[in-house]
Amino acid sequence: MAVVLRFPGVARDSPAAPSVGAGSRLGREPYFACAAATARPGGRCLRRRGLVVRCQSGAAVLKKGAASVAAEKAATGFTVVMKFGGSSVASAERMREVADLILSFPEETPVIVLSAMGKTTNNLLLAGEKAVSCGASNASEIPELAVIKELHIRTIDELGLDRSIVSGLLDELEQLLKGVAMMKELTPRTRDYLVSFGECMSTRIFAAYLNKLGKKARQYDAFDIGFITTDDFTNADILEATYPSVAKMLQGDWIDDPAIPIVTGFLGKGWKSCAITTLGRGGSDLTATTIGKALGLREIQVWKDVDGVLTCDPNIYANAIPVPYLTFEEAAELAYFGAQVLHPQSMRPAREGGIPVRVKNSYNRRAPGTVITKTRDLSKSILTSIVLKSNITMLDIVSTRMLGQYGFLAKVFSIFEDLGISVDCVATSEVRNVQRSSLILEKAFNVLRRNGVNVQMISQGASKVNISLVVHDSEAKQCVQALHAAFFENGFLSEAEGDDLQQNGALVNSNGGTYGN
Ligand SMILES: Nc1ncnc2c1ncn2[C@@H]1O[C@H](COP(=O)(O)OP(=O)(O)O)[C@@H](O)[C@H]1O
Ligand SMILES: N[C@@H](CC(=O)OP(=O)(O)O)C(=O)O
Repeated sequence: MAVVLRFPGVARDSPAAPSVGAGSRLGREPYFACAAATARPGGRCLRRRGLVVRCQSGAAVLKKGAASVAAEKAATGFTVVMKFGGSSVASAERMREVADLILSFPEETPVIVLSAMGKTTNNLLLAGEKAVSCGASNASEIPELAVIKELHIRTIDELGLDRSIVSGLLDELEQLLKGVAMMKELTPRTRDYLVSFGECMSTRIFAAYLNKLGKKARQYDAFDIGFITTDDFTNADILEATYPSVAKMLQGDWIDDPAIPIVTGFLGKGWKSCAITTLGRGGSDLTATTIGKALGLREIQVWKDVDGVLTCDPNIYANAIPVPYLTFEEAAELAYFGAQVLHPQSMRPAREGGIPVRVKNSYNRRAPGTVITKTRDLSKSILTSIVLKSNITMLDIVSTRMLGQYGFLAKVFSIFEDLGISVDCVATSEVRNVQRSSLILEKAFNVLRRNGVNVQMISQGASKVNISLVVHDSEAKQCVQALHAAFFENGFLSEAEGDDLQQNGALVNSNGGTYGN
């Protein structure tokens, strides 16, 4: 239903906030387009250590961002955080590979953050859904439970570890599914408890494996070391108190008994409920950047199964290529508008801490990846990436009595607020006012016209770093492919750069992307 073009430039302060910028459309009526995106828990207190630990506040840590690796090691023990996503730890073979990768950086003292193995989170969610209606006596037979058990036990066996590492958790998981089956309901709180088993198991297995290799490691459940969140189950926000708590716990243990921390991604603990919460799908990226900020580390590494952030989703178009540099704002915008590669909130702690994020490929270590920093040289940058966001609902609101009136938008938005609907982009118009002065828009519309695509709505973000085009679902992929080919594969960017330098300095500082559905 929509396609959006994104241009680099000055990003807005709060990338996660809905973008509400005036736009224009063909036609006289005012209109608006709304994109509606659509315990071991309880009761456990944070672990306390009898030791006197040195607590380094976030602010103090930030000041030493420029310190050398050696100085950082001396001060905090840790130098980098390395996060490995589900695809990176999907099997015993992958865990061996990741262990080898970590050991190949002997100069680093990393904090490791892991996601659940492979598709375990999806399988846990499916198992939970099935448990609701399968009947208590059938809960043990849910196929996804069998898949989860088989994967974790096989991994343990192949790594030569003891099955007792996860057997207790697997029993607990089965009991939980029986409970869900008995209750015939799966609340958001229970759902978070349910999916937490994935990260709890992967980290225990990996820590045991590193120890077996002779690299001393210690497993941590994030909800036990100070990841304090709101009680918004399934999509909790990390609270400020997290930073000093996590720093205190990890540094205290390190000083007491140095061991590489292996921390569960994705999980936290609700500050009121004391129950396990999750940070939204893909939330392990946020766990990693939070730890990076808490400890004032030199770098946050996010290891994935792609060569960095790419010019578009490789599942949509295989010709996608890595984007070498991004700013925090650009990365956050791309994530917010649908690029699945990074969690939308994950750039915030890194930006606040001024800590570079490096997106790397654990399957292809040599690839340089994408480095995300506060600023970058935008003088040669025109278009950065194309993003497709699905499940957008476009709402046309037409009023014959809007001209010269006030308060109309306020009323409209109060309804969205009441309904809890997030608005992705807005275009309003009282009169015809289509501005297509930019080179990129001209090119984009030519491409779309050649492909017979009718744009339903266009909205340029107030930040000027993106333009959103709304197109029909059926045309979205084709749009991304055609735009990618036109902008990234036919020398357009270098031609445009030359033209722009002569004609339109402002445009040189624009990069772009598209999303649509
Ligand atoms: N612009 C993009 N750049 C890179 N990957 C993308 C992009 N858009 C979507 N993806 C998808 O994101 C996946 C990586 O994200 P994710 O699955 O969350 O990784 P991980 O589980 O390793 O953290 C890639 O395999 C790719 O299919
Ligand atoms: N396992 C969680 C959290 C996560 O971050 O996973 P990944 O890093 O594999 O995207 C999920 O699937 O959402």
